[in-house]
Amino acid sequence: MLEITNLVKSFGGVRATDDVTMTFEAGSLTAIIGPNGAGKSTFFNLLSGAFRPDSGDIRLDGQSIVGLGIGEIVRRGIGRAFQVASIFPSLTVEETMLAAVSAHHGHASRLGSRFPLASTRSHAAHCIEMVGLTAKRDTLSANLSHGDQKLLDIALALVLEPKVLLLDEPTAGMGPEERWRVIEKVRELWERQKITVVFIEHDMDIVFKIAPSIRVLSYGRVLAQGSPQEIRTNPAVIEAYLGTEHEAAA
Ligand SMILES: Nc1ncnc2c1ncn2[C@@H]1O[C@H](COP(=O)(O)OP(=O)(O)OP(=O)(O)O)[C@@H](O)[C@H]1O
Repeated sequence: MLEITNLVKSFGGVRATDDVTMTFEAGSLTAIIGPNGAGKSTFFNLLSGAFRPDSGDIRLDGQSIVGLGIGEIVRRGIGRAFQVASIFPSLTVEETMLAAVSAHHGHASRLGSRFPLASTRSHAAHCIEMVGLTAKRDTLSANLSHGDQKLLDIALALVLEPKVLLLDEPTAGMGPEERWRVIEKVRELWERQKITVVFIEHDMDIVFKIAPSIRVLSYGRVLAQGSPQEIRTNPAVIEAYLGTEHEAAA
């Protein structure tokens, strides 16, 4: 459903994305891993339209999205969770979501309304429920834990009903317990909604436990792709990224 072919993006002399070809099947959950500077964020920026590739193609359900604006790419179904929830610290979880859903439905003038449309309320409630924040819907965004703020960011991305959800290090900056709580929610969401989820992650315990499919980038290129077991024991991946620790654990 998302097919990337011979994608190239350079910055000066650096080939941040170097002839990347890969496919994400509909409904798959995939982790992108690789050393710092491997080109993971650049790859996401190309998929979401923030960067335009120098060459190559990105096809969503058979149609090229290269050259389209970010808004149009979102409308076509590629969503990305940004750190946005905390931009409105004085809004509650529910108010944040109502604002987002209203803006999406094109009646932003009702943002200040105390009586949003029933459909707006129910869509907002559904997105809140999908990330497990229903019990915290009256909590101010500023008072949420870091993990819950991340879940709210994800809920905001879900408002647009993406076919593909891109998550750039969803557990970054969290303690171990909170990391697992957030990533378990992501997995639940993936299982229940059957959307295609691609996430960048540095925590290998999380990657090997959660992602049925893993892609490894190194120096902008695809170094390997496969199941956790295949990646864990792949000599090139061990040499470039994992070291021997995970090999021993495997
Ligand atoms: N806007 C930019 N301008 C110039 N160089 C860039 C830009 N964005 C990325 N790069 C370079 O492209 C390469 C890949 O960077 P990128 O941020 O995509 O890697 P990454 O795998 O996401 O790294 P990290 O794990 O540290 O976030 C690096 O050499 C980086 O310096």
